[in-house]
Amino acid sequence: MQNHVISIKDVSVRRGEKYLLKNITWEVHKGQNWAILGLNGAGKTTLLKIVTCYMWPTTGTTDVLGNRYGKVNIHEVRKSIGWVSNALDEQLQSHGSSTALEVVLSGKHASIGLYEHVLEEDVSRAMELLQKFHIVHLADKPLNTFSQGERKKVLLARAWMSQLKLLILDEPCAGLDIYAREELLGSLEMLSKEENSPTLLFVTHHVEEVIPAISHALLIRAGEVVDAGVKNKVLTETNLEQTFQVPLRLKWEKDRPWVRVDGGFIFRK
Ligand SMILES: Nc1ncnc2c1ncn2[C@@H]1O[C@H](COP(=O)(O)OP(=O)(O)OP(=O)(O)O)[C@@H](O)[C@H]1O
Repeated sequence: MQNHVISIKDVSVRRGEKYLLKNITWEVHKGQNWAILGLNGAGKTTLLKIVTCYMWPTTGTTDVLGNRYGKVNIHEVRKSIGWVSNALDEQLQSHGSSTALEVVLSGKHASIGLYEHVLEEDVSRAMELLQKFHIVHLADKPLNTFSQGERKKVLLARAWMSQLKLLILDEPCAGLDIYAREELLGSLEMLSKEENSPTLLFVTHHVEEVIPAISHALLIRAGEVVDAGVKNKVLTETNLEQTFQVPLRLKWEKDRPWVRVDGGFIFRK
C-alpha cells in the first residue's frame, strides 16, 4: 500500500434505484497524475466526494494516502488533500478585500483569512508562485478587482502553497479564454514537474486539456468506468466515443490529444 495514493475497491453508490457509481475499482500511485473525463452527470463529482470522504459509498472500501476511510480521523487526512473548484472560488469572493499575496499565503495554513505569523520564506515562495502563474503584478491588489481567470490562478497558486499530497483540479480552465487557458495549462505543466508536487486529479470536459504532465486517464460513463490506465492507451477514439456518446476524431499533437466531433450537431429524435 506504500505507493498508493488512492485505492478504491468495488465502490458503489446507490440512491434509491439509481447507481451514481457502480463497482468502481481504481488505483492511483505516487508519481502519476490523472485526468477524469465523462459527460455531465457521469459521476465524476460523486467519485471525488468518495475520495475526499464527503460521501460514503453504499458498498466497497476506500484507502487514501494509506488511510482506510472509516478507521481514521478524516480531518487529519483532508489536511493533505486540496480541491480547487468553482465552489472554492465563490467562497473566496467573500474575502474580496484580501490581496492575491495574502490569499496565496493563507494556503500554507489551509485557511482563507491570514491568522498565522508569516515567515519571510513563505512570502518568497508565494511570490514565486504568483510569478509562475503570471500574476505577480497583482500581488498587492484586492481580489474583488480580479477577472475570473486571475482568481483561478490565485487559487491554484494557493493550492501549491499548501504542500498537499493530493490535489483535485475541478475544471480549472472553465470560463477561461483560449490564451488564458493555454497559459494556465503551461503553469500547471511546469509546476507538476517540481519536486514534491502533489498527485493531480484533473477533471475536465475538454480532452485537449490533458497536458503532458497527466500520465493516466479515467473515463466514466453513467457511474461506470469505461477504461482507466496510461493515457495513450485509454484515450482512443473508440473509448472517447463510448464515453461521450458522439462520433469523434482524435489526433495527438505534442503529447496532447485533440478531438473534434465528427459530423457536428446532435439532434435528438
Ligand atoms: N445526493 C444525490 N442524490 C441523488 N442523486 C445524486 C446525488 N448527487 C448526485 N446525484 C446524481 O448522480 C449523477 C452523477 O452526478 P455527479 O455530480 O457525480 O456528475 P458529474 O460527472 O460530476 O457531472 P458534471 O460534469 O455535470 O459536474 C447525476 O445524475 C446526479 O443528478
